[in-house]
Amino acid sequence: MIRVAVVGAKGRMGASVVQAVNDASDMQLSHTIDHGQDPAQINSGNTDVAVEFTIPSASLSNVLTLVAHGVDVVVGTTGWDDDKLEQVRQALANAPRADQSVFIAPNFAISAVLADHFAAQAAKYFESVEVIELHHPDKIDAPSGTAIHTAQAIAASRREAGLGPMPDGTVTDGGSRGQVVDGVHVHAVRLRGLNAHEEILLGNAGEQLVIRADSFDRGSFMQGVLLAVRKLRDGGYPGLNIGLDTFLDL
Ligand SMILES: NC(=O)c1ccc[n+]([C@@H]2O[C@H](COP(=O)([O-])OP(=O)(O)OC[C@H]3O[C@@H](n4cnc5c(N)ncnc54)[C@H](O)[C@@H]3O)[C@@H](O)[C@H]2O)c1
Ligand SMILES: O=C(O)C1=N[C@H](C(=O)O)CCC1
Repeated sequence: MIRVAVVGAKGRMGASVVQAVNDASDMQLSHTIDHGQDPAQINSGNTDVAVEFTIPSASLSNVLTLVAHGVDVVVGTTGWDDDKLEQVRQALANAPRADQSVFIAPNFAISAVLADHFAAQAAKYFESVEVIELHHPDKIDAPSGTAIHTAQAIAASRREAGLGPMPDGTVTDGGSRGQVVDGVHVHAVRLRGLNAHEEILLGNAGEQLVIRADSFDRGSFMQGVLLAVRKLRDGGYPGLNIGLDTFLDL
């Protein structure tokens, strides 16, 4: 049995993970903790893998504590930047176990992972690319971690293909052109009734390609979360790995 702890267990995602772990025949819940409880109670003596879904301002500290206590960590919380990722790499370099793993995914839904992958493939064939992400209005961060990841992948693909900046004659902008991530405009919609959705619009003169991924409920993320838990428990992914595509043959 894989002993799994859930950090952020009272949240929307954490509660879904608790249920998914309880439903999995090869896993047992070791700990569930939330705000105000010490993550240091989770350690290699009682837990194999911790799953962390909290808030961007708390996630790094939780992950560093878990790594220091010898636990592999699957992270779904957003808000990671290069500086935070480097702190995780440093912690792993000094971790109690030599082969310890942290796995971070901005999105565990296969539809979103594939949309991201296809967008990066397509981006070099189009003059213009923009990203629209649409989420429930209780989400605290914008743009979404997924959209930032998608924009970065699009930008890398365009750079590799030697493409320059996209055409844009905008002279006045009161904010309606969205946030520019690595040269790619990202627009965020918050609407009651939505869950997690992303559209990538790619345009050339006279043609358009739209790639869209929809997560209608949080169950869509659970297969990816459990896959990551099993992969980390089996070993073979030491250090920091990012993105569910790590485990897929894309
Ligand atoms: N990777 C993915 O596939 C995916 C999918 C959905 C959401 N997310 C991300 O996961 C995160 C959580 O989303 P949510 O909708 O579950 O949010 P939520 O607000 O419903 O849940 C967050 C939980 O974390 C708890 N928390 C806050 N600080 C904490 C701390 N220091 N220690 C322990 N727990 C703490 C809160 O009390 C709350 O229960 C967000 O960053 C969101 O963007 C990622
Ligand atoms: O509901 C959320 O919050 C989500 N957050 C992630 C993101 O910011 O990309 C993944 C999708 C759902």
